[in-house]
Amino acid sequence: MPLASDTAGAERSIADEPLVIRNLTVGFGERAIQRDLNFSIRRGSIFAIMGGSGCGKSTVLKAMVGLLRPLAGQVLVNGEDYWIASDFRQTEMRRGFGVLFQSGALWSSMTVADNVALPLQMFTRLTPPEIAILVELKLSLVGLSAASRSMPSELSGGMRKRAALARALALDPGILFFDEPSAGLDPITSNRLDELILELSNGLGATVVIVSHELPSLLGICDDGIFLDAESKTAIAHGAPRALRDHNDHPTVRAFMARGQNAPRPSTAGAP
Ligand SMILES: Nc1ncnc2c1ncn2[C@@H]1O[C@H](COP(=O)(O)OP(=O)(O)OP(=O)(O)O)[C@@H](O)[C@H]1O
Repeated sequence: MPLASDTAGAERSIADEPLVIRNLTVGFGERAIQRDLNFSIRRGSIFAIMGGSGCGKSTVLKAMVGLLRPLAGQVLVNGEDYWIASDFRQTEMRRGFGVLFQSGALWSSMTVADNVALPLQMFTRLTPPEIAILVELKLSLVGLSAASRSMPSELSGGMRKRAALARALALDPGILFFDEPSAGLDPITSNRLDELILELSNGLGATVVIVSHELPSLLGICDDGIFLDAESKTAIAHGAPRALRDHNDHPTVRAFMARGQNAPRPSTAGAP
């Protein structure tokens, strides 16, 4: 098996690391936002992209999912360099991604079920009855079977996120990307969404990449990660959020991890 990276001397294969980021610099025009990023994402892990507001987390995520061409460096998807691949190969690689952005935008004029069916209609040759079965399956995975005929405007914020998640899961992606999944949700609904992400990771074996500054989420579900710094415009720490909280001495990391340290994690009782 070819090597995807050589981290701390350990030989890891492409099968172990579906995403490898090498010397990645992202930005807009001449302006670099983050430079020289190097990290690998282990299969099945829940990987956090951390850092203060405006440090470039979403920009890095966009380069990883194929929405923003990097200024330099590589995004290796199962060993293949995404940004030099043909349009056909890029489309194929993106089919392996499930992406849930902050807005979780659903088509407002379509029912929840039709929103989830859309990627299946666009990217597969499945028949309508087959698609209906899969849509039901995806909605039941996120606990939304009862809302399949609802319009997005009839759903709560948490339900809309779950519907968008069902749509992101439609094509059975191997890698799920979340940009601030908890944005706009109350702490209990946010906690429920975290549990759902954990269940998906454990149950489906999906690799998950999360951009977030919600400490309870980061500490509760992520087992690896990277910490980006706005000032030095690069990564200043690597590791699980809990390990960074307990063992990292960089003042910026410490300040980030110390926020709300005494705040209890809410219970999920009464979750929607
Ligand atoms: N389309 C764009 N054109 C130019 N600059 C942009 C664009 N999008 C973002 N930026 C700038 O890039 C920087 C990083 O933004 P980004 O949204 O990636 O940060 P972030 O860490 O995700 O922030 P937050 O946590 O507040 O969402 C910011 O200075 C932002 O103004």
